[in-house]
Amino acid sequence: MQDTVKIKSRGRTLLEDPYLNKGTAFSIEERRAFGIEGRLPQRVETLEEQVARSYEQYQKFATPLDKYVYLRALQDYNRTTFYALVMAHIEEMLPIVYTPTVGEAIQEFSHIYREPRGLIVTEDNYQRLDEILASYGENDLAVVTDAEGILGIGDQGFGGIAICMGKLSLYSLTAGIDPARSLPVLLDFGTDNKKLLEDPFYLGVRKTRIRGDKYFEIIDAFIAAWKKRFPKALLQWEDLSKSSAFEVLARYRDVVPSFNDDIQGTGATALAGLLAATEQGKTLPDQVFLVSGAGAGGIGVAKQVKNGLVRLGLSDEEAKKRIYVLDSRGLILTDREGLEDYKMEFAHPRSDLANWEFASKNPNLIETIRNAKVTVLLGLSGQGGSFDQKVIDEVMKNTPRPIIFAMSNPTNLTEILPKDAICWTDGHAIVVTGSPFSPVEWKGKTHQIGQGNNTFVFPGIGWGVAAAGARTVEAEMMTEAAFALATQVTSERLATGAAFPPITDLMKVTNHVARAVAECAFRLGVATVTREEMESRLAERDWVPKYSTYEYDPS
Ligand SMILES: NC(=O)c1ccc[n+]([C@@H]2O[C@H](COP(=O)([O-])OP(=O)(O)OC[C@H]3O[C@@H](n4cnc5c(N)ncnc54)[C@H](O)[C@@H]3O)[C@@H](O)[C@H]2O)c1
Ligand SMILES: O=C(O)C[C@H](O)C(=O)O
Ligand SMILES: [Mn+2]
Repeated sequence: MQDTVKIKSRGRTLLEDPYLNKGTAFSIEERRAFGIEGRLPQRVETLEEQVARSYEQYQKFATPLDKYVYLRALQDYNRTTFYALVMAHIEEMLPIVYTPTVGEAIQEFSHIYREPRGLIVTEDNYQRLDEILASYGENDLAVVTDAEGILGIGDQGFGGIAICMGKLSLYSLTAGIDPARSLPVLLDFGTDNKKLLEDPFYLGVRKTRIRGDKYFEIIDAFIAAWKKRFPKALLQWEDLSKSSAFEVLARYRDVVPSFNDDIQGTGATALAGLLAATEQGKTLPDQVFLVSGAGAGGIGVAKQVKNGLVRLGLSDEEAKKRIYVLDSRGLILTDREGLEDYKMEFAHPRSDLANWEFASKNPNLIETIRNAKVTVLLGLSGQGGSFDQKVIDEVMKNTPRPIIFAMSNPTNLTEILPKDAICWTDGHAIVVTGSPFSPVEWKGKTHQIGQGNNTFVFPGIGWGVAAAGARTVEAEMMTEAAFALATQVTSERLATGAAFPPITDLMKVTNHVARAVAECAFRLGVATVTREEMESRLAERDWVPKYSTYEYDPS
């Protein structure tokens, strides 16, 4: 049985509204009642039939980018069919609507551009945001980027809005966030990407980036207008550059319910995988961690690994002593001149290196692994291939079972190819990658490669926050999300080498994470709904791709 809803839209307008359009699935009665009789083929189809045809069309596109363009067009024409199609083929299509193909789409965005989507804030419109937002429907969620630190591909200007669209598609698929009530937001400050500035098709603001006071003046205005119009909505910061991500998160975290996906979501994801890889944390406190990359992702991971170790009984100081963070200049030490604030927490004093041997001022990757006896490598540097055979050989000297998380995206920036990691460790490593990889066959065994991507947590965080009506997003909710996700990796799954659940479990896992986050909001006293209300919001997805029967609302 379909639900019945009353709608006002009629005629062509109804067929052109992607949220309401049903295409060939409009019944004969609806076609008459809404003035669209004669505009559609005579045959009335079910959603399943539409999905089957769409899948046939999808398969005819040869390249991932063409498949992306097709799916985006479908999404802009009929949201229900789009989501039903992706849901039915999630393993096949996630790499298209999301990482890695979304990275290619972002780079080509001004060339593949068709339909307008989302909100674009610029220096020219930020003072009129109250008026502008008044024309938008209700929103419960925004994914916001300034597009300066997209995946590992840097400043992508206007194209960056597509990462927000990709993340929101996942929210709708796995957390049941109504696509009509979520908004991708691009803060278009211009771009310093020369290729884009010189591209005749480039659609963004064709100027170098606004920085400094003006940058914050514009974001302040956006946050004020957003909060006024949608006071309870959740805001996810995505792919800001490291030079602003930490400051932006801190500036607004108590102003609107908000979190940074790259810092916090990635941190929770990495911790979850590490817990799973160490039998739910049993041997986690024995490991020595090296994080390669000290940006939003790397520092976020270091923070969350520390929180996880503290939860398992270590003191803050003991935990930090086991974590070594490197950036492009080597191991981060407290005596480095001009050391950025966000790196300070994980800087070791030089006195920690009393018995170390290393050649130049800061130990490099191999020297750190050797001297600190590193057993876990976490790659968030965006440096493809940087975990080479020499690096892996060095880790093998410290442990028989290295844990190697090559989390950089997209695929070509992965620190190590899974097949190399398995081969160089003779099948002994637990290997995780940020982008999807096929299983690896080695000496008669199939090694599954867990996908350590924040998609395993951010939709659950969003659902949990919404279910509890949380006023703020607290750090502890991230730790809860991590522990909850880890329990979703069965021992059978871990025995195949994977420290993350299969992507096909994403729906189930997201619900589990959401529950942990919502419970935590209650415990911390930041929830604003009753427990019964929370339970009912967690019991089923608010939105699923199916059609309702329409009745005309003449009011
Ligand atoms: N798997 C996930 O869920 C996930 C989440 C967030 C980020 N990431 C990935 O992590 C990577 C970094 O993202 P970010 O947002 O932190 O970027 P970022 O620009 O903020 O940080 C990159 C860091 O890497 C350092 N770096 C550069 N060259 C290095 C080298 N040779 N050795 C060590 N460090 C080096 C830089 O100094 C910087 O500290 C990207 O590829 C991104 O896709 C993955
Ligand atoms: O977008 C992704 O696939 C994960 C992450 O947020 C990233 O920036 O790489
Ligand atoms: Mn990101």
